[in-house]
Amino acid sequence: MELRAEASVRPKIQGLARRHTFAEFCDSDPCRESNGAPGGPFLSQPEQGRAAGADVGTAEAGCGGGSPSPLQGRVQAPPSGRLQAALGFKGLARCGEAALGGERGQFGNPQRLQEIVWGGCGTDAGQGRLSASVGRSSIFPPDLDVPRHSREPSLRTRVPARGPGRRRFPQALIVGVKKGGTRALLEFLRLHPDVRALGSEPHFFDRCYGRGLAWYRSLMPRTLEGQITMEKTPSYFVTREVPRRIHGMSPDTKLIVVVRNPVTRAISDYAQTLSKTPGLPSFRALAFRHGLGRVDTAWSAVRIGLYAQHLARWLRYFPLSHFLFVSGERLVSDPAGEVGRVQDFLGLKRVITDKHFYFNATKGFPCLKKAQGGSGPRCLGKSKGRPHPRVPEAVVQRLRDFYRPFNRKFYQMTGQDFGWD
Ligand SMILES: Nc1ncnc2c1ncn2[C@@H]1O[C@H](COP(=O)(O)OS(=O)(=O)O)[C@@H](OP(=O)(O)O)[C@H]1O
Repeated sequence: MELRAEASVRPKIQGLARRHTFAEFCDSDPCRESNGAPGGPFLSQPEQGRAAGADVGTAEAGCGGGSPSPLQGRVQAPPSGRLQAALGFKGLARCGEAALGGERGQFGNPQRLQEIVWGGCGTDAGQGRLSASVGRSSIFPPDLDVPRHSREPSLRTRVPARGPGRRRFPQALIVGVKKGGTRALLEFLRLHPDVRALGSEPHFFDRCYGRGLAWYRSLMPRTLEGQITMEKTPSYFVTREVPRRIHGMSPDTKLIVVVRNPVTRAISDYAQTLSKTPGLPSFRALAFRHGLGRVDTAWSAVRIGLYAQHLARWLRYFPLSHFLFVSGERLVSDPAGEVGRVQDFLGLKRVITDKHFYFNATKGFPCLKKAQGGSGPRCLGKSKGRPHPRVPEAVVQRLRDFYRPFNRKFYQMTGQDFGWD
């Protein structure tokens, strides 16, 4: 039996009655999934057919996904080749390809690619460089809106000067949570003519902060006056330094958090790692210390679900009014409704409506009738909506009990009941 803790969600779009159990729709090039290539990570139906059965890896496991590996805190020895893959090294290589394909204007040069993917962002060595250079980068340039070439010759060659509009800092960020449905939300929002979003996850505020704000802005798509710049990096929500850093960029930043039943989220997180590491210990072995003893909150797949704790850190920097909490479950059962709330929150006209979605019975998820830049119907790739491994009911129940007080606290803090208990 496939475990889906959110199975009770009542479908609102027609035909949304069952979840898929296999990934028939594949993204043979996982990089397309996070790169903002034409059509973003969505695959047209013919493409899905062609790609069926291909490698499961995703760019988001390396430069995407981004949250600490589900093994963090449990694996002391240097990772084996296979484990390295699970930890995202392969993903980083793929991410490189993604960047090449998706942001050719900026990343068409392999050297540049190397810098972005490996150069201090997301690697241990990089973390060292990062902390060493934080002092430098934390000096916010006096006016980042003056033409960058007057200040930063090194960036001049990277960013073509042509094209309408300007590159701006994001006014809104999807900061989490990993496996919450962040990719779906971003791709849905990209349908809006007043939203321009970076396709890949830049991981600036967690891994790449040492590169400086000007570098970050140089990654952004150009926008015209009135358009909103966005990016999504799900690991932001759980990374200690991120709220302060985002506040440093702009205290007005709007923050979107897609949350999902933490039990299902943890299993989804585990499923992602398992897809790349077949020999992984069982979910149960990783989630509990001894048998069904203490829940292991050092395991990131468990820790990420302590939403109340993470939110408490953010609230030291941002008032609650700056947040929108999107239900990952409703994003599946009623995508137009949830995206409607997001459009309101962003001050946008409700352009994305029911008319944009259809339920794809094979995928088991809502898909777009026509994705941004594409011509036909598109679903997310096969790493979105994976079958989950079988997890014993006792394990699920034990985790539900564990999360209950944290969930209640989270409902209290946000004023929203997500119905997970
Ligand atoms: N429309 C649509 N299509 C496919 N998948 C959808 C969709 N809407 C939400 N979801 C759910 O998104 C889950 C993946 O979440 P994220 O995109 O946040 O993952 S990641 O952190 O970026 O890796 C993914 O989790 P799994 O089902 O566990 O794979 C999906 O349940």
